[in-house]
Amino acid sequence: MSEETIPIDYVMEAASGPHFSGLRLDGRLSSPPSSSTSSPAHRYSVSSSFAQADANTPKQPFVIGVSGGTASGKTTVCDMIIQQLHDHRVVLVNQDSFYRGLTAEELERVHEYNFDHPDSFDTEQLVDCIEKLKSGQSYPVPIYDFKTHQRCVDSFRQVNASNVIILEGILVFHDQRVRNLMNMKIFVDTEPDVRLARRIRRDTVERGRDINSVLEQYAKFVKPAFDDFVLPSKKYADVIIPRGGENHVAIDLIVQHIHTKLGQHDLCKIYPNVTVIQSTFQIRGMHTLIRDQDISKHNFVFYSDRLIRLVVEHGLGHLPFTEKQVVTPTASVYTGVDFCKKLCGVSIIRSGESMENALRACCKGIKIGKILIHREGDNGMQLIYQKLPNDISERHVLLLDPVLATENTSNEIRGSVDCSYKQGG
Ligand SMILES: Nc1ncnc2c1ncn2[C@@H]1O[C@H](COP(=O)(O)OP(=O)(O)O)[C@@H](O)[C@H]1O
Ligand SMILES: Nc1ccn([C@@H]2O[C@H](COP(=O)(O)O)[C@@H](O)[C@H]2O)c(=O)n1
Repeated sequence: MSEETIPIDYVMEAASGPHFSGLRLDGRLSSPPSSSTSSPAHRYSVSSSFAQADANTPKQPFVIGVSGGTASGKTTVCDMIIQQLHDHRVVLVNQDSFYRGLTAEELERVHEYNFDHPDSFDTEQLVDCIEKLKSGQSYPVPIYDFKTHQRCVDSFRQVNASNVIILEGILVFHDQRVRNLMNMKIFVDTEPDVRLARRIRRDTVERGRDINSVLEQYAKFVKPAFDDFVLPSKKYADVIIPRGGENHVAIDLIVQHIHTKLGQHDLCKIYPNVTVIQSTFQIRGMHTLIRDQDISKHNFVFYSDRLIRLVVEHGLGHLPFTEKQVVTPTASVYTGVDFCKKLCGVSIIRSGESMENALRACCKGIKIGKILIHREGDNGMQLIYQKLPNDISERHVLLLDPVLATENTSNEIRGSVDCSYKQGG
């Protein structure tokens, strides 16, 4: 398929998923959907399911369950884990979102309703949600309102597939079907009196309750249900965190374990020539901007250019150097270094071609030493070196794979790569 016939939604969709394609052992790139399916509605569903079925998506996300009594600090712990996993795509799903909305009759007698009993949740729907996310599909998670005890009827939170799914809630270990979907189970263990104090403050400030109703509900439902359902499920936990969010040591250890499980380090072991540029929120922010369909052309070019420059600078740091002496304006001798090989940049637009064919097409006549492929992946920005046959050993080629939105912007991107090209020699 030629570049021109690739539907733009395919380009955007394929580009916004996790990218491991540079690492596939079979060396094939998936083909975009046929242009014969290009009526808007059809195109969307084809490209969407294509992205889901993309073999580049890691096989299974890592699912973490976080349970514990009310106000134990579950959400706080999840937020801390998410912060520390900044170089991975993480989504948080709250069991609270799956509370059943109350009927008019139940609403009238809300003080008699037990929100801490397992039956108050729609567990079928929760299982469906996690199964879909695990299989790489996005899911419309309901939005629950603790003040009205209802779900929003006309809106939901669209949660996308990610590398890490964190499921948090008082009873996420209660049902075996939910437990079976988890790779790691964490129980946040905080003293009951501390939890009650926090709950009183939170429910009066954030959930529109008065102190009497909080205390009454706690004694009538929350505490008995904690003893009957929450505490007994603690035995399923792999890790118990005493003191919740205060326990930085436990959270550091958990994050380290998740990193290992996600295989970032294995990746570098399998491909010794892979260099990962540490992702930062600034880098993710720029990738988010250039993927936004509403971004202006000017900003698209501006931010893509900044990302490309980061890769170029990083790539330059990998070039071999030799010692070089220069004379300064004050006539002293400064011993520094000089590049002894050169770097050039080639931008590759996603096409149906294999990376190797695309490379050959782009590098006609250039002698190539190493290839650096830039992709914004789950582990940050990856520079992937691949050795080419021995007869080509002069230059280093930098393949840049930004999201190229339109014919026009791709030309401008090529322009900006050319700048880097000059910069690199
Ligand atoms: N270590 C802590 N010290 C003080 N307040 C905390 C701490 N952890 C959580 N909180 C507060 O307690 C309340 C409940 O915490 P949260 O993390 O939402 O618990 P959960 O998700 O288990 O209900 C929130 O208002 C939060 O700000
Ligand atoms: N309408 C509702 C729904 C739930 N609750 C209480 O929320 C608690 C669970 O949320 P945490 O953030 O504390 O884990 C649970 O103990 C329910 O009693 C409510 O009060 N009203």
